[in-house]
Amino acid sequence: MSDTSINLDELRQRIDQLDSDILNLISERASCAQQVAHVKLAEDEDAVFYRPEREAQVLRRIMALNKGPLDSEEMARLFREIMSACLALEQPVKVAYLGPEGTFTQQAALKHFGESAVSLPMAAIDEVFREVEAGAVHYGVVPVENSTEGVVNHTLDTFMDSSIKICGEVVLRIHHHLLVSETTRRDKVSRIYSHPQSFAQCRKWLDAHYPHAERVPVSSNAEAAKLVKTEWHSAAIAGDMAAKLYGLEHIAEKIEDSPDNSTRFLIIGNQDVPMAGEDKTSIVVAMRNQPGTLHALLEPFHRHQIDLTRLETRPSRTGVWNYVFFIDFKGHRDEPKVAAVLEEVQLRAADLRVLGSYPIGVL
Ligand SMILES: C=C(O[C@@H]1C=C(C(=O)O)C=C[C@H]1O)C(=O)O
Repeated sequence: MSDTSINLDELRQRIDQLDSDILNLISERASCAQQVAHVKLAEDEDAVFYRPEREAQVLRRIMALNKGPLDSEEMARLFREIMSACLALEQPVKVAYLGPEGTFTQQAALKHFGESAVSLPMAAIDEVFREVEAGAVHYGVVPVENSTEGVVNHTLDTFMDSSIKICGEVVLRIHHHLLVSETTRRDKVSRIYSHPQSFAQCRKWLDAHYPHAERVPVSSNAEAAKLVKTEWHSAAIAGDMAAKLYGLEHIAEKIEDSPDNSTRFLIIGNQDVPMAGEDKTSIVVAMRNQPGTLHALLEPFHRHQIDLTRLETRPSRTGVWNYVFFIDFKGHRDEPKVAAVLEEVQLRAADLRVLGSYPIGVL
């Protein structure tokens, strides 16, 4: 008993000493980041302090150096918050996201920029684009594809009418819960609210557990969570943020049908991002409707051994070209082999626009 208490005291003294060291080191790091901001300002009075490629490099380096016992993702998450706080000293990043508050898109925004970012909910995807275009915020966050449900067409379509750039990506594991308020009669749930995508992602579970409950689609999971606050016979399917925001209780957790259900979000902005080392490029290409079109488009990627990560076809909205392809691939537009492919595709296409080269999501 006494042995353990001596050890405990010693260990706590050691922890106190380490905490003081960590505190001093974080403060020193924050001063360095402040100096970086002054250097940037001296070079350009409209300087953007946030640097996506540098942040990706910092996080990747930390993950590579980490020897445990904390796992590398956990360690990167801590450094994510340190960077976010350092940056906020000079200028908190302002981020518009597809709202309302409590959506997975807000969770994605905070995962990417850290909790010191100022996040502003928008009512629709095109409003997020407009806020960024107008310079009212630094960046926007919009969902683009889900591993179960596929592409968010509205986001892709909005790119066709916009000059906005992709500056980053973030992937979020999506866990859905069945939530009720404290006044809900749990045995009398006859109505369930959620976003159509979430219903689709939990369909088998709902068929097995609530085959007779009415499924009411609403504009977001957070909206669903808000509605059940006042209805004693209703439940909502939503994530942790919405549950916390509206003080709801869990009837069942992680009810998504696919265990690795995840959604990819894009960070949009007005900035061309330099190479980080592990990058992706997104392009949109319009092709004429001729035999062999798809082969002509993809052949240069194959020849230069560039890894395609996504290919989506959307109907063209101008009616002039029949196909519009959204293509994501590994590499940065400043790399010679990527530049060569882009040049070749340009010659074969009716129109080509590079939406952006950006660091592959780290966290
Ligand atoms: C300090 C810098 O500015 C910002 C803060 C960073 C940090 O705290 O490490 C990294 C990139 C920028 O978002 C920098 O560009 O190095």
